[in-house]
Amino acid sequence: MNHFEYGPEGLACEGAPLAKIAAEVGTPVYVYSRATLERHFTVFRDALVNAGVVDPLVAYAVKANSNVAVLKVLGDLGAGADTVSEGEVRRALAAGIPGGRIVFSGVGKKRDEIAFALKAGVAEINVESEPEMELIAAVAAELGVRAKIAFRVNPDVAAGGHAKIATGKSENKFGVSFAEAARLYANASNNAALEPIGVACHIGSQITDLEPMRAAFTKMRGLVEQLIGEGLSVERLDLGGGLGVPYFNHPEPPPPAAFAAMVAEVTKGLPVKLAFEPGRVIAANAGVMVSEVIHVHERPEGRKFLVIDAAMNDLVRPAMYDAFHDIRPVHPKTGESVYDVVGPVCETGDTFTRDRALPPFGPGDLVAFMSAGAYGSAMASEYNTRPLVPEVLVDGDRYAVIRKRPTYDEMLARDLVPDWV
Ligand SMILES: Cc1ncc(COP(=O)(O)O)c(C=O)c1O
Ligand SMILES: N[C@@H](CCCC[NH3+])C(=O)O
Repeated sequence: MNHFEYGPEGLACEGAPLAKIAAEVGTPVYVYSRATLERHFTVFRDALVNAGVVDPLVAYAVKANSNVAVLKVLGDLGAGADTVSEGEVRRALAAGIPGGRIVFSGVGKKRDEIAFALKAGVAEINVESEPEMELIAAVAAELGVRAKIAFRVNPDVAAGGHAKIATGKSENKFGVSFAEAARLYANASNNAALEPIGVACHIGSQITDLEPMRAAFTKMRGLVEQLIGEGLSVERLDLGGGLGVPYFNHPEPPPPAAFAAMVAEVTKGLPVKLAFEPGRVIAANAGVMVSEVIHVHERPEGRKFLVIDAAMNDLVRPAMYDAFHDIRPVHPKTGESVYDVVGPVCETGDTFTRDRALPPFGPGDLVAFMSAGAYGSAMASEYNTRPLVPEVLVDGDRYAVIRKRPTYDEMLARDLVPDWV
């Protein structure tokens, strides 16, 4: 079921025409489908359960789309939250996700962030290095608590896909080395301030081939067996996120059912609970970014620039990873023209696509960037003093602004000019 379809008023999100939202809220604007978010979460969890995974913790990766309303939609379905900063832990808590379903990952958690997470009673802090383990132990000892930790292990497996979002090779900063994981786990077990409950891995994002995941998970299984064999207590294996989504020009990713079947096969008989940290697969295709055409600038040399009111600060994925987003007219059109689609920011990299055949557009036309619900708004900035892009959540034919566009007064009020300037 696709919740972004053309109706009598053009492309709509569920029952809400995008043109209507754009007229009311202005552009650029992100629009999310609640039904799609719910369906993606349910399909992912049910695939695991149907494959035989008992009571998985599906901790949605907050970084993909961290709006509190989005988190509440998922949390109300039983989602946990995978977080990487105190800010994300706070967002998850604000959405009503209990600490016991929150996983706290990240290579550089600071003392205060660790203390906050411990006080919030997070389910596990994923330890990414030995110095971090020591810091967590010190903070926990000061607070007089035992920190539940899991070791994020770097399995040294190449995930494939874009180098900037691969995390599972030993040259990447993430996780403790596979070779030192058992020693660290044993050390932590002897530390009164630490309670190691498991191990975790996450080898990258937008993964479209199950084999690297199978290789990494198989190594993790071996590690769990080794730890148990050494008499250590292991309750949980966290297999991370990373499952890819269709971006139209990208290899088709395996469906959640195939992923779940592989997981069930690799972990069969292992006496631990499983956790997952999916982000993109839940949020990407639940959202679009709508923008308005400002100009069509045609050079005598032949290039045609479609200048739109969204820029790299609103959706950075094309500039950062050469990512492809399907661009659709909000009102269907016939014919074709070849464009470079660019934003107003003063960077050559502010180019969404080059030489793309699209319907012929003119000023005032609306375009929708598809598959923009993950790592879209969450990565937006105010570069060039452009107001942070607003977000709208649709539910049937009702919708609500779930993040306002800041006013210029609000933006400028954050700058402070000392009286000695
Ligand atoms: C530790 C961790 N977990 C989960 C995710 C979510 O990944 P994805 O959105 O690809 O599912 C990420 C991002 O890659 C991550 O770094
Ligand atoms: N931001 C990346 C994904 C990074 C995942 C975070 N570890 C993207 O848009 O594809």
